[in-house]
Amino acid sequence: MNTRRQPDQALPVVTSAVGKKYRRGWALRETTLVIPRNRVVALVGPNGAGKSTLMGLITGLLRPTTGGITVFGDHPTGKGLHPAVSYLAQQKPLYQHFTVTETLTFGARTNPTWDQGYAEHLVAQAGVPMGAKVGTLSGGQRTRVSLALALGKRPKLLLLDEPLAELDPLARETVLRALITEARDQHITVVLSSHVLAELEGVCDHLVLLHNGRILLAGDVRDLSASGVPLGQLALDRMRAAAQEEAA
Ligand SMILES: Nc1ncnc2c1ncn2[C@@H]1O[C@H](COP(=O)(O)OP(=O)(O)OP(=O)(O)O)[C@@H](O)[C@H]1O
Repeated sequence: MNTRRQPDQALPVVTSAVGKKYRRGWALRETTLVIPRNRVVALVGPNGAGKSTLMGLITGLLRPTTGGITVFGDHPTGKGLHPAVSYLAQQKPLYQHFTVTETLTFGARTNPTWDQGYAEHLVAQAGVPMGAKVGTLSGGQRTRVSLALALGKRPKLLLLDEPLAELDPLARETVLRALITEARDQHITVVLSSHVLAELEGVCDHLVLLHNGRILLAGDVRDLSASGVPLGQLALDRMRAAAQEEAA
């Protein structure tokens, strides 16, 4: 099976002063951001920083209050995901009583670009039995099935909202390694959100640090690390400074 593909030319995500206000206030403000092609992007920030809101705007599930956003050159319509985007929300969208086979059949039925051979290959690689019911799988196995569902669509952009949250350290490493290999081989841009930068530091090559609805740090990890200050320390320093500014 030839699973290699060429990267697209349009940028995965460009936002221009995009903002989102809920009744309680601003979740995201004046966010201007470019997510480059073929990167593994860590979207990091504490609880309530605006990570899920940003993902919601990219998917089109949320409408911006201000500013604009394009995804592969198109404005999200709110009428379903861009065909080149897969999104795995915090609550993984799996039916507990479905078998893995039925789960993939569901993926095939709902995605015109579905690649059944590739999805089965990913499940087999994870060592998950096709006949097993989703409800009987471990957290790590469920994550791998969710990823097969997300990748089976053959996306160019994969958004994963805290995909590692329920996994133990060993499962985290295994899942991350498998994911990064696929992303690099298939030229997929991946955006992974997490509270913890350390969790993604070794695997991401691009960082977006959000705090209280604002971007504190964004860019290529190599550029951000050029000063010699470890990335984790840099992020912590920026967050402390922002918290002090807000308190003043
Ligand atoms: N549907 C909503 N209605 C009202 N406020 C919301 C809604 N969704 C999010 N918010 C608020 O917007 C802010 C940003 O929330 P968001 O979920 O985007 O943050 P997050 O960084 O993903 O947080 P977490 O890490 O806890 O998931 C928070 O203050 C949150 O309470």
